[in-house]
Amino acid sequence: MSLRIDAVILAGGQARRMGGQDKGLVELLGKPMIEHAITRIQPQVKEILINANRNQNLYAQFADCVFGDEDSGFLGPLAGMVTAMGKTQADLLLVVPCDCPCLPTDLVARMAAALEAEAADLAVASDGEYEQPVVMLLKPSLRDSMKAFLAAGERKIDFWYAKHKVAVVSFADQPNAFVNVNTPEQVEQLSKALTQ
Ligand SMILES: Nc1nc2c(ncn2[C@@H]2O[C@H](COP(=O)(O)OP(=O)(O)OP(=O)(O)O)[C@@H](O)[C@H]2O)c(=O)[nH]1
Ligand SMILES: [Mg+2]
Repeated sequence: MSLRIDAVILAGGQARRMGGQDKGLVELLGKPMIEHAITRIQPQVKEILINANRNQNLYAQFADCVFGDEDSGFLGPLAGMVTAMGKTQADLLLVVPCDCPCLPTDLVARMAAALEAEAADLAVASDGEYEQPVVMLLKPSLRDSMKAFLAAGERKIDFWYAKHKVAVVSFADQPNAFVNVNTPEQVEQLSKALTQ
C-alpha cells in the first residue's frame, strides 16, 4: 500500500523584506511565486494545501484548501505547519515555502526514501551545507509535539525538530534548488538568472 503524501505551501508570513507585499503573489517572470512552487510540487503529491493569512480569495484559484494560521499572531512558519497537520488527510505532509521557486523535482521521492530508510519521524532538506528548516516531510502525528512547543513560546523550527528523529536529506547535487527570494532585488536577480 503506498502512502498518501500531501504538500502545504507556506505563504502566511508578513514579507517585511518584500515591503510587506504578499510574497506568494509577487510575480517572477510573469507568474506569481506560488505558481512556480506549485509547478514544481504538484506532480509529486496527491493534494496541495495553501496556508495564507491574507488574500485567501486570490490563493483559492490555486488550491481547494486555503487556510490561515489557527493562531493569528504571526508566530512564524511553525504556526502554518501545525495548522496544516490538522487539515491534511495524508500519511505524510511535505512543507515548502512560497518563496523557493526552484525546488527539486525529486524532492518528495528522496525525502520519503530517507524517512523510511532511517525510520525517522521527519525529514529535512539540506543544500549540502545548510539545513532548510522550512522544507520538511512530516508525520501529521507530530502535531501535538509542535503545538506544545508553540504553546511554550518557542518559535525556532530547528529547535523543535531536534527533539525528534530527523533524516537530513542532502540535495548538494542541485545547488540552486533552494534559492530563496525575500527582497525585490532578489526577484530581479533570479529573473535574470533564469532567462540567461
Ligand atoms: N503561516 C505562517 N507562515 C509564515 C509566518 N512567518 C513566515 N512564514 C512563512 O515561512 C516561510 C519563510 O519565511 P520568510 O522567508 O522569513 O518570510 P516572511 O516572514 O514572510 O518574510 P520577512 O518578513 O521578510 O522575514 C515563508 O513561506 C513564509 O510565508 C507566519 O507567521 N505564519
Ligand atoms: Mg524566505
